Amino acid sequence: MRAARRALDTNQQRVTGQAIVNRLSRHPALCGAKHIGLYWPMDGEVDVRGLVQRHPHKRFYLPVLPHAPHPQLRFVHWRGQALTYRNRFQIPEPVHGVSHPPARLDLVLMPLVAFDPSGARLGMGAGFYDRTFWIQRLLPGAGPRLLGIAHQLQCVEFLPTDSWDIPLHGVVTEQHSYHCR
Ligand SMILES: Nc1nc2c(c(=O)[nH]1)N(C=O)[C@@H](CNc1ccc(C(=O)N[C@@H](CCC(=O)O)C(=O)O)cc1)CN2
Ligand SMILES: Nc1ncnc2c1ncn2[C@@H]1O[C@H](COP(=O)(O)OP(=O)(O)OP(=O)(O)O)[C@@H](O)[C@H]1O
Repeated sequence: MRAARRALDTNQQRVTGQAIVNRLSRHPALCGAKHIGLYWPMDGEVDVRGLVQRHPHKRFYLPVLPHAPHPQLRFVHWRGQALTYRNRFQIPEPVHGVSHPPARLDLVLMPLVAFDPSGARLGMGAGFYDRTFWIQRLLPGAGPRLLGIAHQLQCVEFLPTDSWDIPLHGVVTEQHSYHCR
């Protein structure tokens, strides 16, 4: 899946990113949200950073990697500006900026490697998002709505899950909006 999404050319990437930004802009989960977790795309992930210019009255946050002993991602306010600092995976992070408690975000747009229509998510394998939103396993209604963002080619029929995997509420691709729970 990672090779397949990396193989998409710049134009396909741009068209998909714009289609998903348009789809999201009409999505009830985004319309009702003020504080939104975003991500800086890498490795062929869909680029939905255009949302920041499109929705100037909403607040967007980027994930910042935790340092031991903290297990959770931090979400730091980002206004769409260029960033110079890169983390150990070479992903840009806003170093100055206010963080927002993850549980109090309204919506988190989550990168993923593969998903299935029931809302199972395969990530990069570090468990960052699962550890950050683990409370949803105990209290399924708690915390932000979690929406996966993906190319349609990342959809598989069935993904096996582990006990710690947090299911997605939905997934948005350039072709569909999946409602999962
Ligand atoms: N854009 C984006 N940001 C994100 C994530 C993500 O999946 N996408 N994450 C989601 O959790 C967190 C970062 N997690 C990551 C986990 C592994 C690798 C990675 O590149 N792993 C390499 C091995 C690198 C190494 O060991 O040094 C690999 O698998 O090839 C990158 C990000 C937070 N930010
Ligand atoms: N709530 C948790 N508490 C402690 N460890 C956890 C928790 N959730 C996940 N982990 C650990 O994280 C590891 C990676 O999880 P997994 O393979 O599901 O990551 P992923 O969802 O693909 O990655 P990511 O969210 O970083 O993209 C697991 O081996 C598990 O031990």
